[in-house]
Amino acid sequence: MFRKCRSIRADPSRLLWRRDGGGQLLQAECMHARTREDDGRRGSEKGAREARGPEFRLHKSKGQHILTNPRVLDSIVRRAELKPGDTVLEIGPGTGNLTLKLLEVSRKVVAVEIDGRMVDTLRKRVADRGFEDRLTVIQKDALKTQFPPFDIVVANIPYQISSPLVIKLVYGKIQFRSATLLLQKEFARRLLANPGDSEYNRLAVNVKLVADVEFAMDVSKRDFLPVPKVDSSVVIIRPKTELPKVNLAEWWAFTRTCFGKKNKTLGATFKQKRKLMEIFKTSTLAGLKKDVAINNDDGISGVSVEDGDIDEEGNSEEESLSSSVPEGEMNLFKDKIVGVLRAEGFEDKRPSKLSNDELLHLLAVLNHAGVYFHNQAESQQNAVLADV
Ligand SMILES: C[S@@+](CC[C@H](N)C(=O)[O-])C[C@H]1O[C@@H](n2cnc3c(N)ncnc32)[C@H](O)[C@@H]1O
Repeated sequence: MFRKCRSIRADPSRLLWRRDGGGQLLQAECMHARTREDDGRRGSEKGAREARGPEFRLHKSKGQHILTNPRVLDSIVRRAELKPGDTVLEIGPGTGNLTLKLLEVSRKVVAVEIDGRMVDTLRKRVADRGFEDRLTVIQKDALKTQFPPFDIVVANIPYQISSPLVIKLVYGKIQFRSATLLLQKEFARRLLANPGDSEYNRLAVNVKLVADVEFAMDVSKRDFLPVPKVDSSVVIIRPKTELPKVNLAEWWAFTRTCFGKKNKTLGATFKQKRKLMEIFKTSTLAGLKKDVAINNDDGISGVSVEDGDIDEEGNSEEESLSSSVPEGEMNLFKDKIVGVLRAEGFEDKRPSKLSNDELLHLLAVLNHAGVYFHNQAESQQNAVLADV
């Protein structure tokens, strides 16, 4: 039985899948630095340490679960359909189990890893195989790094950054063929969900607008060291070659409004006083600017609207807005939105049951009626990422 602990001491050179003669897993040997073999060598601990290389703790907080089953690693690489000339982006290479397989079949790997101890081990293992000229390591937080150009992504990513990372990839400026990602199973199910499924949410809606997602395979938690609490799945995300003609900033803000409470009907959502105030403000600003351009080249820098912004007097936007908008005007605005919802048959619909084509149609008719969602007065920096 494995001991439960927040982090484990592990010898990176041993983080490989091994079975004994009877087919039993020898993971315990890898999970704890002190093994029976090591105990025998206790008299010359220093020598033993040198022989087995550096040891370090694997931190669950950094999602450090090393994929150790070579059959699974091979399957992931096979499903990614790499070409010999490809530059592969790998997020979170860890000790390099997947990196080495990727280097065998591609031109170059760009590996983004936050943990310097992992980077040292990775570099050493890659150099031992003579691949060092084809590896570029970026030792940074993948969410705060501008990726260099790449053809394809293959990665066992840290699960805690799944949402922002997937959005960063599919709404980013770099064009790529596909991203083969090992994800927490529940997260993968959400990406794969369709309208009407219980897992269908705003993330799936936003990803599906710009990419197709395919299920590749499930991976057991026993294929990792240390063994995580959750199972995993591999999905392949392929950016669409033709994007719908919609302002991404506007779309992003619109889906945030619709999916604020995904099981509410759209009629109920759009009648909330607070929401109406926000939309009144963004529509008024858009009306003044009259320049909501249809533009899909914005990458991810399209939106930044957060709740609870405070003005210089310390009042919330809602308070200052509500005191400045006559009630009659607000009621007319509400009637306009409800009129559009009713005329188009959306009033009693729930957003989680609508296809992206239906949502795009609703956004188009609302925009046509002068109802806008993106707050054009706000900073446009890193807007999409700030919101996931
Ligand atoms: C699930 S492990 C995968 C290790 C390796 N790819 C494998 O399959 O065995 C995730 C790796 O991502 C790294 N990591 C965690 N947060 C990160 C971040 N924000 N940016 C880059 N790497 C990160 C961890 O240090 C860890 O090495």
